[in-house]
Amino acid sequence: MTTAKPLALGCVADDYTGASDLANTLTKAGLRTIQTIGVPASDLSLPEVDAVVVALKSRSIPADEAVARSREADTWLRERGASHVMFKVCSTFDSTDAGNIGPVADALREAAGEAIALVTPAFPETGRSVYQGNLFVGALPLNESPLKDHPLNPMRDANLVRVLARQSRHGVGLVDIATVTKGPEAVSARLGALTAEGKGAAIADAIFDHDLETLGRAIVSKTFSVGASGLGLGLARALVADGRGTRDAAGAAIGDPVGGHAACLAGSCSQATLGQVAAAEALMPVLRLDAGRLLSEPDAVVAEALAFARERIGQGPVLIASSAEPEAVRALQSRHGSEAAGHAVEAALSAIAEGLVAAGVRRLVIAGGETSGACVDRLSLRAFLVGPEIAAGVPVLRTAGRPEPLLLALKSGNFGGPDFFARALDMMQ
Ligand SMILES: Nc1ncnc2c1ncn2[C@@H]1O[C@H](COP(=O)(O)OP(=O)(O)O)[C@@H](O)[C@H]1O
Ligand SMILES: O=C(O)[C@H](O)C(=O)COP(=O)(O)O
Repeated sequence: MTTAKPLALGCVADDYTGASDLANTLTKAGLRTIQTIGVPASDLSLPEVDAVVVALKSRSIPADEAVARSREADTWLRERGASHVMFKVCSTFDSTDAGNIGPVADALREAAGEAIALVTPAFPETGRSVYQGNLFVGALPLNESPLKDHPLNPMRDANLVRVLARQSRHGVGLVDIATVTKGPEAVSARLGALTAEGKGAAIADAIFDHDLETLGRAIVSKTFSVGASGLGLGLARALVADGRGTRDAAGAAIGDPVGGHAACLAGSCSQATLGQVAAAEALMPVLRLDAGRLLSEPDAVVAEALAFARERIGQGPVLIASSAEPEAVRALQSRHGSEAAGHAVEAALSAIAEGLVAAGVRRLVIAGGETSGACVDRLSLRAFLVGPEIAAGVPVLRTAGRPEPLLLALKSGNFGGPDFFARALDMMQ
C-alpha cells in the first residue's frame, strides 16, 4: 500500500459488511477511508487515506484463528502509522460465549500495551443504544430482539458486561451513562479506577451521538478500543477536530459508471432482510433457494440458479435468496448442524456470485455479513473505495486493485428499509 502520511486511524473488522458500515461512517465524518479485504499484499497500490478498515471474516471462525488474523492486521496498521486501532464488532455484539469478541479484544489490547479497553457497540443511527451495560435494539433488549434467532450466534443476554466477561480472560467493568454525561475527563477517570481494580475492559453506555463524541475524545489518545460504527464516529470526530481528517473525504468519487448487468444475493435471515426480499418480488424476478436441496445437491441448485439468472439479467436485475424464517432455519440446522448448514449455504451463494460475474454482472448487492465474506473471497476482491450511502451503514463500494471494476453493496443483515434493494440498484450504475 502506498501512502505518504501516517494513518490517523486503523480498524480491524470482524466481518465485511461491518467493515463497509464503519468505512461509510468514517468517510462521512471526514476521514478519507479505504476498506481492504484482509491485510493487503504489497503490490496493491491504494490512494492516500486517513483511515484503513481491514475487513476479516473472523466473527464465526475458531477463536485462535481469529486472534492470529486480527493481530496480523493490527501490526500492519500500526506499521503504517496508526497510533489507535479500533476492533470493529457488530452493533448487536454478535458473538458466542467462545468469542470471538473477548479473545480478540484481549489479544489486541495486550499487543497495544493498553491497560484497559473501552468497549461499546452503541450506534444510535441504527437504533443501537447501551444503558447500564445493557444493549437495546430499538426499544427491545438484545435478547428480546430478532437477534435472539440469529443462525450462527443467537444473542440471549442483553447485559454486555456479563456477555463479554464470559468470553474474556479479564474482568469487565462499566462506564455508566451518568459518568459519560460528565465528559471525557470523567470517563478517563473511571477507566483509571477500573484499571486499578484489575479490569481489562469496560462496557461504556451511550444513547446519543454526543455520548459517542465524549467517548471518542476520552480514548482518541489511547492505543486501542472496541466498538461498532458509533464509536468509530466518536473517534473520527475527535481526530477531525485535531486536524487529522480530509475536508472532502466524502467526495472521494466512486468513479465512472461501471455498467454491466446487476444482481442481488441474500443469505441473511434477519427480519429486515426477509422483508426486503419480499418487497423485491414486486420489482424483479426473485428465486428462493431450497436450502435443504442446497445441502443435498449443491451443484444442481447452483446450476439452476445461474440458469435462472442468465435467462433474465439481460432484461434487468434478479434476486437470488436463501433467506428463510427462523423456524425453517432451525429445522435445517437440526438436521445438519448450524455450522455445516451455514457454511454450505455460504459456499453455494458464493459460487452463484462467481457465476453471475462470469455472466456479465458488474453491480452486485449482497445481504448478510458472513454471506458477503464468502462471496467477496470467492471473487478474490482485494479492496474497496467508499461511495455514497444507500442506507444507514451501507455505502456503495467500488473495487480497487481489480482490472475491471465492480460496484458492490454489502448489506449488514439488520440494516436498510424495505426498499433497500431498489435503492441500492438505483445508486449503482
Ligand atoms: N435457509 C437457511 N437455513 C439455514 N442457514 C441459512 C439459510 N440461509 C442462509 N443461512 C446462513 O445463515 C447465516 C447468515 O449470516 P449472515 O450472512 O452474516 O447474515 P446476517 O448479516 O443477517 O448476520 C449464514 O451462515 C448463511 O449461510
Ligand atoms: O451492525 C453492525 O455493526 C455491522 O454492520 C455488522 O457487523 C453487521 O453484521 P451482519 O452479520 O452483517 O449483520
